[in-house]
Amino acid sequence: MLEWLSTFSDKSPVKIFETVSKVSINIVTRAVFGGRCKRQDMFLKALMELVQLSSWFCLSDVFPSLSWLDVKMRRKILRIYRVLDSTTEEIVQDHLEKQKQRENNGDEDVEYDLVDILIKTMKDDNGGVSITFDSIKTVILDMFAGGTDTTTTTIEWTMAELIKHPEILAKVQAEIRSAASEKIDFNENDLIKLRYLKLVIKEAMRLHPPAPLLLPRQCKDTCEVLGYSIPSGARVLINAWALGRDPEYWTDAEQFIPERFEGSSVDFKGNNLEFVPFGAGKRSCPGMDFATAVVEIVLFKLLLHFEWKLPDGLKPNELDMTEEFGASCRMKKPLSLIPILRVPFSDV
Ligand code: HEM
Repeated sequence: MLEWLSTFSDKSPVKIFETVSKVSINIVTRAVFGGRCKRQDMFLKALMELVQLSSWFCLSDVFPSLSWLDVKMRRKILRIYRVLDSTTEEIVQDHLEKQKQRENNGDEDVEYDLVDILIKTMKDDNGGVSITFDSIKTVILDMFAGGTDTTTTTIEWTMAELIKHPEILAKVQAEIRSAASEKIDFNENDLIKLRYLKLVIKEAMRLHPPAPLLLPRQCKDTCEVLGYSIPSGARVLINAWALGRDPEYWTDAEQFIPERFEGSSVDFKGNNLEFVPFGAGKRSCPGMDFATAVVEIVLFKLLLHFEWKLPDGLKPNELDMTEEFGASCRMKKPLSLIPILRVPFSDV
């Protein structure tokens, strides 16, 4: 990560989404398939296109008779699907070959990535739990589609809210710098000490859940909710964005106040249904712990080493916080900030 941070040149604006995205992708790439794959650029490009398309409004969902209007889009999706299918196939095949080589050479002292573990589960008899070659390919896609844009969006919104609230920025930076000065080689096990940073991230996720409508559900049986009849088979969307801003549950709902979570048991683990940035129930986000660690580590580094200023003499209250409409809720105008190095990398 230091290599990445040292690419920031002092006083030149940094596009936060673009730069953080590279780190998120890097982290997920290493965890899922151990670093690089063949045709990685092609794989990532197709994946980003797919994430963008998830915000596409599908006309035929609402007016089935107009499905012919979606033909061009369907062709595009098919093209992306083919690229993703063949690249994930290669990833799994490569892992199978490497495992075979290791077995032949008797190598045991190796670091396993997620694909290795899934292949092992596929080969082993797991008491009825069956994983197929295709499901491993799908998990790879799920991890990338679910794990990169969301973490990056959370970091971008948190930085935006901090820039908008200089007193909160100062408080969180004081906590981070004090924790870092107490321990040489601060690592992810020390993140537990950053209590105020955790409140700041929670508050940013309350106002800006990266997946504002979660993932669609389908109603299994006809049921009644608040007097409305929901027919079996209906697609149901949960508006996590609106729940997080509902004045019935939140005092000063539109304000950014991390202290509201101080001493409160309200959390995003899926038990408090007014606060569900990771969803709830059995299909809630399986990457929650991984995601919070990534968000905390990246913010820790950005806030420890640098002061951040808005470019072109823009004042904090002039920052444009408009949201992009879509399945993922990014900043409409990407956040651009000027880094000023304060704590040299060699000091930590
Ligand atoms: C701040 C970051 C993240 C946020 C806000 C987030 C949010 C979500 C949400 C809202 C869902 C749908 C849950 C529902 O509808 O109840 C979801 C699903 C999912 N997420 Fe995350 N996510 C994040 C990071 C990650 C990471 C890092 C990974 C993995 C590397 C990941 C993997 C997944 C997967 C695989 C699903 C689909 C689960 C299923 O279909 O059962 N997510 N996430």
